[in-house]
Amino acid sequence: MIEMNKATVQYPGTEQPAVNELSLTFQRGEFVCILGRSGAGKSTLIRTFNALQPLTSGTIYVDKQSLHDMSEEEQRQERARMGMIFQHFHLIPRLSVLQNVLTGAFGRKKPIHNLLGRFTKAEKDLALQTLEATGLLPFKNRRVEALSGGQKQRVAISRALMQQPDIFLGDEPVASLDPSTANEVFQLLKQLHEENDTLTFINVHDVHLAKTFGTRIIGMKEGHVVFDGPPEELTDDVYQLIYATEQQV
Ligand SMILES: Nc1ncnc2c1ncn2[C@@H]1O[C@H](COP(=O)(O)OP(=O)(O)OP(=O)(O)O)[C@@H](O)[C@H]1O
Repeated sequence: MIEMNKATVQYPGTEQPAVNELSLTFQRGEFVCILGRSGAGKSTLIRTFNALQPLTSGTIYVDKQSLHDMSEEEQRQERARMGMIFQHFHLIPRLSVLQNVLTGAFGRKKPIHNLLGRFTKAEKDLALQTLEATGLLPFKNRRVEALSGGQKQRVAISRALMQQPDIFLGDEPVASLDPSTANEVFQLLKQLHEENDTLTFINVHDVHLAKTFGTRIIGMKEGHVVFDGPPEELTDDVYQLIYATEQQV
């Protein structure tokens, strides 16, 4: 489903690529947890999948198409197939839960309809369905600013589901949540992943969550992949390899 060939990202003014010649393939149904120290390149990697982050060299094909070679409009449409959630939720605090979720339909609509805030009955029905899926239906009219962190992330997940994504990208989605809420959010993500048969990528700092929920773990270090395998192969030695600092190696 995703095929990377020597994909590289080097930010201007930096000495080393943030993502360094990665050649990996990913299939529908995989729940990929990406581990690595801060600055290892996890965020940059998942942003290359929907071309939010341009490549410096190499290629990435999603279903044999290269988003990186498309026009901005084409990229916008393709991006609508990929739901994305973030550490800080990226919601509009003063709007209601339902209004926030409806903005997930924007990628598929004409910009003028977005400006006018017009939504079809089908879009509204879908928004309600996604809220049902994340358990937030009773909160649909509540302003987002009046929700807990875990609830906010569930709004963000509902909004991503509005896109009926084939690919789900989570950029440290539980980093702001307490351990028990983080576990609940992961359970929800895994359940939705299985129901919708998506390809899911989650950047996470918690190795326990990665091992519990991931079907495949990628360990990154300084732009390279130092581990790629099933959770049961993530031994203490591999853990050391991923997290050791230069001085410790
Ligand atoms: N816009 C940018 N300009 C320059 N360098 C950048 C930029 N964004 C990221 N970097 C650098 O690229 C490297 C990888 O960053 P990235 O955010 O992908 O890492 P990460 O593993 O997601 O880290 P974290 O866990 O802290 O989010 C880091 O060295 C970072 O400083």
